[in-house]
Amino acid sequence: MQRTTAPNERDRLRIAIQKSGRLSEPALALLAAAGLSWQESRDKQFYYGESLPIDLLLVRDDDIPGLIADGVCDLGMVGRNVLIEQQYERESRGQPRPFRELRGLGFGRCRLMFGIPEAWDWQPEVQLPGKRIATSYPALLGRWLQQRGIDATVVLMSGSVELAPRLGQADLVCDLVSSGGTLSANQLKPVEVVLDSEAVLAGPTESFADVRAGIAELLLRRLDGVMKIRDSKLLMLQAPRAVLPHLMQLLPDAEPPTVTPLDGQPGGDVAVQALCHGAMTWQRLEDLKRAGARGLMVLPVERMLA
Ligand SMILES: Nc1ncnc2c1ncn2[C@@H]1O[C@H](COP(=O)(O)OP(=O)(O)OP(=O)(O)O)[C@@H](O)[C@H]1O
Ligand SMILES: O=P(O)(O)OC[C@H]1O[C@H](OP(=O)(O)OP(=O)(O)O)[C@H](O)[C@@H]1O
Ligand SMILES: [Mg+2]
Repeated sequence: MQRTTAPNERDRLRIAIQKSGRLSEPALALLAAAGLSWQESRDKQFYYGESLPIDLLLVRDDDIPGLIADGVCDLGMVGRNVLIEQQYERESRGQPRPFRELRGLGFGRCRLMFGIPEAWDWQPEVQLPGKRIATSYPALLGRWLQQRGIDATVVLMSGSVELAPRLGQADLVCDLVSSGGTLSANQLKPVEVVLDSEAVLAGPTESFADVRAGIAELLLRRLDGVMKIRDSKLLMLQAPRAVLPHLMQLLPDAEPPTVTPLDGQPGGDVAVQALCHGAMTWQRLEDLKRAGARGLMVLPVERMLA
């Protein structure tokens, strides 16, 4: 028998992701690593979840916070820059905050920064009053200016912001920066960070009151596991128990290790197993060997469930 649901209830979870852009491929890869699989619709706008009751809606990234606010989607993967911009914009219109960041996802890293002509010094309180600043993030920039009591003109542009000073439309910019290549190609230099951004998992401020609560919890647990093992390796070695404290000093990014006495060696040799989160280079292994470790092995971690 088919289950009947109230308009705002669903028995499947719906996640909005960017249809085409910088966040599309890494978002799909992360969800696939968490064990999701889909059947794609012909127009590639809706992916029906096969392995779990989780469907994907593929949209423009700017629409994702609004889709969550309207309850059309339950979760979304979007840049923090877009999420906070829309939150500030809603707040300035006196609307309550209908979405929140649940997790940083570790991809799409960039920074919203001021870019100024290469010849300028950076003295914002002195320089910015009366200047024209080109940006696609008027609410984020507006709040930054307001907090410092600076009165400047915000010139709204939806793309190619870095061109504005060359075209005479603005004196400086406030735009996303990653490598800094776009700024320097336009004779601008990055000077101050307004927001550190990455892709985030966003969800509603209120928790789900139906079956979606359990599905979302399972997904979050899996995503946490996937993100935790991204740069993780399992390090195995043997060593005299007495050198263990020194070995652990050489492994500041390791979780507390499992230490097991070696069979037939009551004198104190142990086997050590530790989850490490940094790069496990040859240099680090050689340092550990010099400190008394032997039989060193670095193993990839495939899955993790806390
Ligand atoms: N240079 C960059 N390096 C890394 N991440 C970036 C960079 N520029 C933008 N991003 C992040 O990627 C997100 C998506 O960028 P993209 O350029 O694909 O968006 P868009 O052009 O607005 O796409 P859409 O067509 O969906 O509206 C940005 O909101 C930001 O969080
Ligand atoms: O510091 P960089 O590594 O040069 O990256 C920064 C550029 O990347 C983004 O633009 P994108 O390439 O997405 O084009 P857009 O102007 O159409 O948004 C951003 O808006 C900057 O222009
Ligand atoms: Mg967009």
